Amino acid sequence: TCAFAGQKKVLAAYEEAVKCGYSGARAGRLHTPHGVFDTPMFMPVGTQATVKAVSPRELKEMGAQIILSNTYHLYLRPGTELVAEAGGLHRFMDWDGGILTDSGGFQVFSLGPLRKITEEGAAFRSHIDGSTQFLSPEIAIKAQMNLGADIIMAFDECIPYPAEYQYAKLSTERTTRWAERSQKAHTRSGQALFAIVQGGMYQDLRRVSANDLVSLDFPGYGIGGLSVGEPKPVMYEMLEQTVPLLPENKPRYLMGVGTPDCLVEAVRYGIDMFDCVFPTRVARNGTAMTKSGRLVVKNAAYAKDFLPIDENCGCYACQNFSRAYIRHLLKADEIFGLRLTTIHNLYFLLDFTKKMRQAILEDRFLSFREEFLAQYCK
Ligand SMILES: O=c1nc[nH]c2cc3[nH]c(NCCN4CCCCC4)nc3cc12
Ligand SMILES: [Zn+2]
Repeated sequence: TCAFAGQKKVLAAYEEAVKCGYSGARAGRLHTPHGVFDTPMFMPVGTQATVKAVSPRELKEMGAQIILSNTYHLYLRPGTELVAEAGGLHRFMDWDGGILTDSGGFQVFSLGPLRKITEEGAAFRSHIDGSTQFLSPEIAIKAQMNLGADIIMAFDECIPYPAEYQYAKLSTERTTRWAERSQKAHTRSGQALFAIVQGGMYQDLRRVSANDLVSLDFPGYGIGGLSVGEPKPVMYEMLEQTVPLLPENKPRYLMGVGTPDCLVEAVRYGIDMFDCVFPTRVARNGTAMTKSGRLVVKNAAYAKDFLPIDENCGCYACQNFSRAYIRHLLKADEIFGLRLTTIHNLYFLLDFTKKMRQAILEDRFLSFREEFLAQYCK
């Protein structure tokens, strides 16, 4: 099962902080069949059963606990039955930590040329071979049971941004019906099914979605329909409306987020889990993440810079290589260059969530957040 032994440190100034919209960061422990994991946590994204450019051994070494994979991609290629025959996703990709699979809702709407959505599900064309495909709650849950992740997601519709109120309302109500169908189709014990809160950017729809899904009693809750192009203050406002309605003793997972400034704000509202392709994606075009912002190590400025990306970073790249060397590799299109920037960016985010956890446990999260935002956004 996926018990969440939450442990909320009551901050000394907690009551005061709540008045100014501070809803309570918390340091928790997430229990899964593949181990007990610390939150807040960042989950590296391994869309096609690999976190691009790094090995499972390197992921373990840098402190990754749970990684993400996508049902949409693995369903289209190589097929989720094939992964089941291989012994499941953990065996297939040789990862013995936690795995969470997204249900495919978001990918259908953001990847495949969408044909149409009905009460039954979503018909679409595969972005791989153009074939006509169909996903429904039942199909998505069966696919995720085949993959065998520790945490799976209900099949939902990620409402595009912006969206008319009426569309957001009808879609959110359908996502709640799909969550119920996902629950009925989920028959694999030991595997946790999380629901996904929708509601577009409408406060009342967010509250209705959260309350309806909480009544259906899931072991954890994703917050979806965000990080879809809306301004950050709007995202934070939706968090403020949604998170307090979710049970304190269950994990909250903000899907598709994100950059360090978003992570520290979301933790402030009580989010526990994050995933984002950002660190691995920008790494592949030579951008490194640091506590002062982004460093485009490919720039000519670093041609003779023999310091590491970040001299206070404990990652394999920063412990052994200079900016000049990594820039040389990237300019020469050497695969090792992408590997080093990816290793650094993943380590940076994993370490950042570890630092937030420590700050929460030591009752100094608010000052940690202030100091970080002052430096990061400068
Ligand atoms: O509503 C969702 N349901 C299921 N999965 C999701 C995944 C999501 N991922 C995002 N945002 C990802 C944004 N990301 C930022 C870095 C560049 C590529 C896009 N929103 C999401 C909402 C959902
Ligand atoms: Zn580093």
